Amino acid sequence: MIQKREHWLLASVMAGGMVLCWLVFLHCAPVSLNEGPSENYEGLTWRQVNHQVVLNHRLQSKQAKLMEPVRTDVLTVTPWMAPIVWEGTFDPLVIDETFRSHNLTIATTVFAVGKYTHFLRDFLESAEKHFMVGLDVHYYVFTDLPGDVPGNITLGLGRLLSIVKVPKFDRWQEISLRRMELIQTAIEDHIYREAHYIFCLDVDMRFHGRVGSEALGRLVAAIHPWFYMYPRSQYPYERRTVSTASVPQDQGDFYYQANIFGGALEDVHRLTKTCREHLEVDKSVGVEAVWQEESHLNWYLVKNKPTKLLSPEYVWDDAKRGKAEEIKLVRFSSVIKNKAEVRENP
Ligand SMILES: CC(=O)N[C@H]1[C@@H](OP(=O)(O)OP(=O)(O)OC[C@H]2O[C@@H](n3ccc(=O)[nH]c3=O)[C@H](O)[C@@H]2O)O[C@H](CO)[C@H](O)[C@@H]1O
Ligand SMILES: [Mn+2]
Repeated sequence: MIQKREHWLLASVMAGGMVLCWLVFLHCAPVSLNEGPSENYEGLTWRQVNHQVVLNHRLQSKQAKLMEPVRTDVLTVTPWMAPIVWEGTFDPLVIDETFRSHNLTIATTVFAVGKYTHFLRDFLESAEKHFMVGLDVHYYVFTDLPGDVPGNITLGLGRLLSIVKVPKFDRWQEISLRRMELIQTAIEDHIYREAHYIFCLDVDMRFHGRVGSEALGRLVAAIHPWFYMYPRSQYPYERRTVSTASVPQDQGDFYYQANIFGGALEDVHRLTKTCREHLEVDKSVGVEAVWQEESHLNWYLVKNKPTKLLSPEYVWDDAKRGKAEEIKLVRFSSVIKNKAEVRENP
């Protein structure tokens, strides 16, 4: 009888211990959405995302017809089989349903240094209407003037805003290009724990239409609205071979604008780290690439092909007048700014 009780006690203690260990494990382990192993960078464990499409509900989605392409006027897939996202190429209901169940957090970096804090209100208010609606978004506002970040913007459920204090550099070029370094460091310091994906955006922009889960992918870049009709020899890549961003005339696929890029934390970390290193090498020999970090971004994407491309709908420019038949919907666009007024130097 006594023996039986001891066995029972021992079994209970062991079971309790196992439950405790399991709870501790659940608490400490990063949220893993993928069945595959998570990779590490100097001790950082990236949150993995499973891209398998599983629909939980019966959706009344339109049937895709193999012999009826949705867009015949534009390229919708690259030669390396990455989709190019255009209006009409995705069903918002299906794609939202696919991503919703993963409880994703999208880190969103936006720099507002000096007078660029003026752009924050419109940027944030329009983002709340159109950017990753239904997903958790964590904005990181990098600024030298925390007091100028508008405090009374209502954020939706699951949406957060943190301020990251950064120094102000003398020249606008330096402010712009140093973003690579500051984003890299912020990912290593804390963002890697706090999100599954990251998007890095310019602040002198406004959302006008949906930018949602259709834009998520491992490495995502947007095609510049001013150059997509030109041959690559005319893209404004850095051409001087003295720069690490140099791209020869006969290389390159698309010219991407640096106003929006993103992807999985791990991939964007590698991108920002490489660009930062190259920017430093250039600086040590007294060279600044023609379009600063955008030139380095383009060099990187010539070598490391993006897994998803956003059409110019995702990075339009208010200064671009005239009808572009292929643009059915402007989603995100640069506002017209008085450069002399907002920038530190000409
Ligand atoms: C049309 C055009 O010329 N576009 C180029 C110009 O973009 P932009 O005219 O879009 O550059 P920008 O003045 O918006 O600067 C880029 C971003 O850096 C931040 N910022 C910049 C300056 C400042 O004082 N405070 C601040 O916060 C802010 O988030 C801003 O959105 O320069 C970029 C890189 O340098 C790219 O080469 C662009 O292709
Ligand atoms: Mn800009």
